[in-house]
Amino acid sequence: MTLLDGKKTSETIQDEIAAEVAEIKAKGGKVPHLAAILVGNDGGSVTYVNNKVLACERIGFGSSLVSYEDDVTEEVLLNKIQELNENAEVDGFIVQLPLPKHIDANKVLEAIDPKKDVDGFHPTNVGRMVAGLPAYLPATPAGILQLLKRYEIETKGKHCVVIGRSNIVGTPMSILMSKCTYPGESTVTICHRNTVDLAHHTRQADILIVAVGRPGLVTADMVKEGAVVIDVGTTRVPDATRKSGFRLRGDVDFDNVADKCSYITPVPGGVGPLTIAMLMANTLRASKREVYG
Ligand SMILES: Nc1nc2c(c(=O)[nH]1)N[C@@H](CN(C=O)c1ccc(C(=O)N[C@@H](CCC(=O)O)C(=O)O)cc1)CN2
Ligand SMILES: [Mg+2]
Repeated sequence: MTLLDGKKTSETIQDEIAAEVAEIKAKGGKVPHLAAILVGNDGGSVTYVNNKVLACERIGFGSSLVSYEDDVTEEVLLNKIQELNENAEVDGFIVQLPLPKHIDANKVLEAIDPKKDVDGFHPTNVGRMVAGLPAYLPATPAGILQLLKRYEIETKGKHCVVIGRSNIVGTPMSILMSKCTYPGESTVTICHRNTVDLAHHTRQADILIVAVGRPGLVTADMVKEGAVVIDVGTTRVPDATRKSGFRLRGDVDFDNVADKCSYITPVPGGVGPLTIAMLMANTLRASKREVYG
């Protein structure tokens, strides 16, 4: 069994980006700038946004963080998005999800200029991804593709089972794995809350990607011998022995599943860190106008 080291891969990718930024700076080019909008103080969201800002600092990007209380109005958010759309200094920006219930997340995401949509959540980028046109790919699926590629995992003709159909991970992942480019060329099955006999499907997976946020959902009896298992879940569960009061648990029962796998991602240190690296990669592409010219 080989552990897919997302932390190390993320650092490698960020080092590659940092080297390119240093070159851009040496040539007097524009320094890439990422802005992030955070609403409320959900522990996970605050951590992720802070990590995004820290990553910018580490690799030499400019960054700005716009924070709002969780009772901010949709109108205020939409006005800020308009401002960021028009701000030439900002190459790309994101709105951290989830948003509070009183805000229409789809309306907010649709207000972002697709050219600056470095999360790849705008319908224009989703559509372009589906059509195989240049697009910003959502960071988590893009990170999983990088893991498969950098560990040279064969995907052609394999059966890839994706559990979860979120717009952030499951749906784009399933599309990307079926594309006729590497990593891809897989036969894809999508499972979700209404799937009958989940284990019947997962046992047929050569590549199993789990993104539902249900700790320990995938147990050893559900996994085929030699499978590649990618665990996207990072649920905070109470743990009194930790200073933070919680620990992270993946969707896969790692301790029992790992022995059966050819490759598996740990939680933490698997897919999560790649999400940050690929957001940085998208921001660099935005500053170079690589997607839309
Ligand atoms: N606007 C967005 N919102 C959300 C996204 C996104 O890509 N764009 N994805 C997730 C959250 N997320 C980034 O935003 C994210 C999740 C997990 C990690 C990560 O590094 N996890 C670490 C553990 C970190 C910790 O201590 O909590 C790991 O798995 O090792 C980074 C980013 C939902 N919202
Ligand atoms: Mg889902």
